[in-house]
Amino acid sequence: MNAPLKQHLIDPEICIRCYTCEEACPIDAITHNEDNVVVDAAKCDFCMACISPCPTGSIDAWRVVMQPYSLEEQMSWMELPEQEEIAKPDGTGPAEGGDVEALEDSVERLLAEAHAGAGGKARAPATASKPSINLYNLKKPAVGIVQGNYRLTSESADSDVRHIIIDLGNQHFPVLEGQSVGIQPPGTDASGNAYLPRLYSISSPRDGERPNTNNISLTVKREEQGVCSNYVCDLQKGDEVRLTGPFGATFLMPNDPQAQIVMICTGTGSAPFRAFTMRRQRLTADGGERMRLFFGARTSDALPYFGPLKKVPDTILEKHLVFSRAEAVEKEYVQDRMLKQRADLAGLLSAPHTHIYVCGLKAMEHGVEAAFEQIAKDIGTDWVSLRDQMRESGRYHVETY
Ligand SMILES: Cc1cc2nc3c(=O)[nH]c(=O)nc-3n(C[C@H](O)[C@H](O)[C@H](O)COP(=O)(O)OP(=O)(O)OC[C@H]3O[C@@H](n4cnc5c(N)ncnc54)[C@H](O)[C@@H]3O)c2cc1C
Repeated sequence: MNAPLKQHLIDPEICIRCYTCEEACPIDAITHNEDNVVVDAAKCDFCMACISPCPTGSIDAWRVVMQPYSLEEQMSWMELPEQEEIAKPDGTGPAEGGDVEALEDSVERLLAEAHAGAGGKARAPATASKPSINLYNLKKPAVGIVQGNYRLTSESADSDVRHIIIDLGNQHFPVLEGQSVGIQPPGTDASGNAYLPRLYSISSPRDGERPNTNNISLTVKREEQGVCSNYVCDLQKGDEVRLTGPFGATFLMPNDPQAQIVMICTGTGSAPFRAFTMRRQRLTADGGERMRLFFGARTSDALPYFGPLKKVPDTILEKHLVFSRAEAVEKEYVQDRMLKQRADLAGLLSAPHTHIYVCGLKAMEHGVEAAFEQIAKDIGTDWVSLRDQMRESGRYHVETY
């Protein structure tokens, strides 16, 4: 047989066929036969879960030689789809019926409401990069082309959450992790007015789904009878979509690899945290300080990015995935797990480089606050004054909707 080396995950020159990797392959892509074929390239989904147990370094060797993307990029929260060359949009003509002031007012109001849970005026981390905002508006939106639309929750889950990749062609659309875009659904409301855009967090890092691609991804949940979410979730590959923004100047990452980042989310609140994690992974070889993620869903089927997320190494991301309606595991909400981790979180609350981010449904705020109140007591502090102090120094952020 002897297929070209390029199609093999493992360098057969180095591999001593100890078969450790066979046990570790989560999708049974690694098989052996008398011709010493160690990987079925057609089946291998490049999750690279086989890397850590390889005792001979042969997979590493392959990666250096053949693999254009680093381990960290492969380990992102979504297997990165093929990036195809697609037709570039031919300009950004004005949208019909746009009202720039109404847009600005509505975005400011939405962001202020979303950030209200932090208890006061939101501030960016002191070391955050300077964001670009309001580059595109209703009169002059950016025009993106949908590159892919993938369901993230299982078919049997109640919720339909999607990963949507939007190519920005040659348009200048600089974004930072934690920012949002506006999407204006086509059509008009009952009074005949154009719809105002809804905000969606960007779930890709600043340099794109793959490094140096001019695209963004979104993580969107279909709302029953929701105008915009249904429009976005139904977008097909090749469709045009009008974007406003980018928006948001405070829910941003610190530019500090030593910063301790704690991320607490439910559902699509995971979107900015996917971007944060990928940014950290790409920025430094070792990913900087380990980040912590508390992520709640009803079941694992309904938790966006569940499979890929589990593959992110623990050295980069400490994961607390909790389920409130699962049958086989203890029923937990994020605040329950936070309390189980109270010694660790108490230490982090006392540390000057700790940044806390809460994102998702408004309903999660109460439980998270209550957990922090208890944890703050452990270090002899009043939560509200500590929270206000952290928020003032750009280290406590809430974005809930
Ligand atoms: C800063 C920020 C970031 C956000 N990021 C994300 C994100 O990353 N992902 C994400 O999915 N969402 C995100 N959102 C929420 C998003 O902006 C929209 O609010 C959401 O998609 C719902 O919009 P819609 O147009 O589909 O619903 P709308 O049409 O505005 O309806 C709102 C609600 O009313 C209900 N409704 C509407 N019409 C009817 C009717 N006739 N009868 C009964 N019920 C009805 C809908 O079910 C829906 O729940 C974010 C919001 C903010 C403020």
